Amino acid sequence: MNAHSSPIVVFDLDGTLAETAGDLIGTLNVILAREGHAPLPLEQARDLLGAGARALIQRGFTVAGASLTPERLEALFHDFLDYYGDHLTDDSYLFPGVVAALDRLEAAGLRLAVCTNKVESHAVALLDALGIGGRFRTIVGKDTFAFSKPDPRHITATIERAGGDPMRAVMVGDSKADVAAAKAAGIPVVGVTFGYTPVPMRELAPDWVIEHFDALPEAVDALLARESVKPAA
Ligand SMILES: O=C(O)COP(=O)(O)O
Ligand SMILES: [Mg+2]
Repeated sequence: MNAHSSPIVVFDLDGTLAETAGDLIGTLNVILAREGHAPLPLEQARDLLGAGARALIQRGFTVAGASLTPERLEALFHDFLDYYGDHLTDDSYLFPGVVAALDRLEAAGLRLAVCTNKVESHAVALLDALGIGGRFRTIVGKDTFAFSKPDPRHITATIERAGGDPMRAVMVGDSKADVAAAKAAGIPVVGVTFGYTPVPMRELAPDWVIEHFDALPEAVDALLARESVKPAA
């Protein structure tokens, strides 16, 4: 353990810090329409989120009953990024209590970082537009490294880049990829109930469940206290 590194909270973005389904599914529906398919209703499609845009397109076309060659998927992925990049905040906003919770965590001396399966440039632009980009030591996207959630290295590399202490770290996420990556990294995970998951968050068995950001500082405190009594690995 590096004595100079700090305790850190790593956040997922889509479905955790921000409600972004309107713009992501809106973009998916533009792509589906261009290809001659009917739009998917938002409530049905929001649970397709969590593994990034390429996976969203693949899943969306599967739900629409259409198949895609790898080449077509790649072309549509680029179309998706182009369109979405111009519509990051048409219909996206922070979940209630995010800013107050970040204030409290920062005041308690914690570093903050983002580890998302969005592409990094979109994650940075979105968080800046929502007014919280400057809060994070680092914002890591799906394309930042050669691996991404559910690979645990996506989280551990985020912590390293942020100068955080992996022995005093907590992940906060909304999907199976977040819970699986954190567990595989040996990092305690807080699951939020207001994001995107086809399986209820409690069934994914995170270390702590919150229904509102007001409950996050207490969850982080409790999980970091548990970590400090663990024998060193
Ligand atoms: O939008 C997605 O599919 C993934 O993004 P997230 O990792 O921030 O949830
Ligand atoms: Mg998410």
